[in-house]
Amino acid sequence: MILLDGKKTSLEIRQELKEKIKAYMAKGHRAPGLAVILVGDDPASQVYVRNKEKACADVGIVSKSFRLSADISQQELESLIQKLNKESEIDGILLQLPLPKGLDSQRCLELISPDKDVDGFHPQNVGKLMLGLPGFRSCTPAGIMTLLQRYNLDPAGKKAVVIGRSNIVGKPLALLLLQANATVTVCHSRTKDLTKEVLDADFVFAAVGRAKFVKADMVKPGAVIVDVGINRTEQGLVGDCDFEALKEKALAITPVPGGVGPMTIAQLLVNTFGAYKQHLDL
Ligand SMILES: Nc1nc(=O)c2c([nH]1)NC[C@@H]1CN(c3ccc(C(=O)N[C@@H](CCC(=O)O)C(=O)O)cc3)C=[N+]21
Repeated sequence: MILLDGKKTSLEIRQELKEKIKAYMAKGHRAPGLAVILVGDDPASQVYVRNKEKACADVGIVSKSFRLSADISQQELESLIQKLNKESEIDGILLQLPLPKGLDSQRCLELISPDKDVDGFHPQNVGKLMLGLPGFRSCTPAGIMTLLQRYNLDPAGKKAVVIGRSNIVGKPLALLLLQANATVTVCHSRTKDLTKEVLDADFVFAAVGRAKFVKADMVKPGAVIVDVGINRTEQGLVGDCDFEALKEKALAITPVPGGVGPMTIAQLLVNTFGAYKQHLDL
């Protein structure tokens, strides 16, 4: 079994990025800048935001964090986004999701200038993904594709099953897999015979949000398994796949933690550097 080590791969990507940013700075350019907006005090979101800040500092991206109280008004949040859209040293804006109740996240995401939308959530970037045009790709799906590439696991011509159809993971991942020439099936809560679909797959992507949902008897021996789940249970952090049982059967599998999560953060840095290069060229 090949362990798809997202931690190690993300550190390699970060190292490469660090060198590239250093080279830009040596030419006298400013540092790349990322604004991170966190509303409320969800503990998981706080961990993610702290990890993102650390990762930025490590590669030489200046991160500016805005921690806002959960009772902030829609208007105040929108004003902050509009202000950040205009700031020339801010290349990327990340609005940590989910937002507390009462705030309209879709409206906020649509307000972020598409050239600063390093999360790839703006309808313009989603549309570009759909059309196969260059644009920001959402971080988790893009990070997964990079991880597969680095292990020379090419889904072209293979059957890929994505379990989950969210706008931030399932749907964009299905599009990236299609672009990579996989034969893609998207499964969800209304899928009639999930086991039948998954048993057929050469590549399985689990983004369901339920601990150990994918069991060993659901997958074909020799399948590649990518676990996008992060479930906090009494046994600690657990993915959507039953790793212990699946590792015997899989050709390759991602661990949780240390798999897709760190790749998501690495992709955010890559996207921010991409925004930075575009902004310098303008
Ligand atoms: N606007 C926005 N963009 C996001 O990219 C975004 C978001 N909102 N909201 C929440 C999800 C989740 N997400 C993760 C990032 C890193 C890890 C990560 O580093 N995980 C570590 C473990 C960290 C831990 O201990 O919890 C690992 O898997 O090894 C996990 C999850 C980004 N998200």
